[in-house]
Amino acid sequence: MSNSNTSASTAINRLSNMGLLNIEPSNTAARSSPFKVTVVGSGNWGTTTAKMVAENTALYPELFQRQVNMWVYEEKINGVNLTEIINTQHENVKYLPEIKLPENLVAVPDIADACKDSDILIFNIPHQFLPRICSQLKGKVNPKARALSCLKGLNVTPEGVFLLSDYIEKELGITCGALSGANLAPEVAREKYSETTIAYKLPKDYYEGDVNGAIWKTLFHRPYFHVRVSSDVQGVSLAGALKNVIALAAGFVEGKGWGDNAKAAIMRRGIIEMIKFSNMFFNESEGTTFTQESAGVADLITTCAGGRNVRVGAEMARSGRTAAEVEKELLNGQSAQGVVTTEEVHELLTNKGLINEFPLFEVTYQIAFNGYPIDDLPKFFEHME
Ligand SMILES: NC(=O)C1=CN([C@@H]2O[C@H](COP(=O)(O)OP(=O)(O)OC[C@H]3O[C@@H](n4cnc5c(N)ncnc54)[C@H](O)[C@@H]3O)[C@@H](O)[C@H]2O)C=CC1
Ligand SMILES: O=C(CO)COP(=O)(O)O
Repeated sequence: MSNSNTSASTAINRLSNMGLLNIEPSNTAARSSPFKVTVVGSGNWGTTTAKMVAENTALYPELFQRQVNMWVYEEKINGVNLTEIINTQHENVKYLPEIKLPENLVAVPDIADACKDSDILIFNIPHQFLPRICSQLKGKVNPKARALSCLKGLNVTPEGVFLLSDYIEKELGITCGALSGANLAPEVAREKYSETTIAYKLPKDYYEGDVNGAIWKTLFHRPYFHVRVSSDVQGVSLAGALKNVIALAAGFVEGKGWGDNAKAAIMRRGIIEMIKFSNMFFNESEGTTFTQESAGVADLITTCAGGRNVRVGAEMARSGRTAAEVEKELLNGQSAQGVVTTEEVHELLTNKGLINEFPLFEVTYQIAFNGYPIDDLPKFFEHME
């Protein structure tokens, strides 16, 4: 066993002894070289996760290469490339302003260069861009790389509904888990305490020294960002995607000034529909993920309180403007994923003839896309029951 292998084991054991791992330490002894890590995406959450990961790669040189690449969809800010600004000022002035980024986090504009030879790929972009990104990466990633999707969204096709992590697996031929939790990026970036859930299943070709739950936890866990590891990739992914639809609806009632009882009613109905949807379409998802994990009810609560989706919904209700108009005005290039997911869920439920089974998902779609009056929302529920 080499020295670096010994220290890799030691690092994991140290975390475990400190109570920072809620899973068995294992599997670092056989690794011959540290993992190279790339984050694909540099938005509000993409940059925040890259910051945390870079903080940890600097802490655990036995396990991870110090430099973390962050792929940036290049754009000009006052005539200067965003990548250049990030690499010189160590700040993502557009998507995560006023947050100092670690110097070992390097912005890379070419996606294939950013991912070349990486052992660990962390996907973190608005989900509508995933097909294009995967097509750019096809055949260009390390076939032994392991991936994690931090995206919150679904892949709906005429054939049905699929997880984004499954899409990444299928398109790139690499195993992919999911990270999701009550994680408003502006709070996490300011190192305010929160929890998250990482779901990962060991692949069939798992080998000694491979990425596992302990490695994911070591890569993400910070004193202010506590990771719980799970194997429920379906539940974690679905909870993250569907709560964005509920948050949009919560925004509608907030914008109408109906108060906290109305918002609580939306959230109660919301979690029921989220679980029902998951049971109907993904039979391996676990109910406890929705009730006990950060990815479940905790994320629903935080997003309905202070996320972008609730803000967009509220402003739509106040101004009568469309989601696209409000998003453009409020979010400065960021994405309210609930708008896209609402439409995708409606498309799926229409195809399957199941609209009546999900009154909250459906009324959210009708308000957002068809001008259904928010004032009639209670009536809609009575009519659908
Ligand atoms: N922001 C947050 O608080 C959280 C977000 N998430 C999820 O993380 C995922 C990523 O969200 P954010 O990082 O916040 O992104 P964001 O909402 O800040 O989106 C902006 C990003 O999209 C990129 N972009 C714009 N046009 C593009 C194109 N044509 N192709 C590729 N990229 C393009 C921009 O360069 C920028 O990096 C989403 O699924 C979101 O739901 C999850 C937890 C927290
Ligand atoms: O997913 C999130 C918090 O966990 C962020 O929600 P918003 O996209 O609504 O800001």
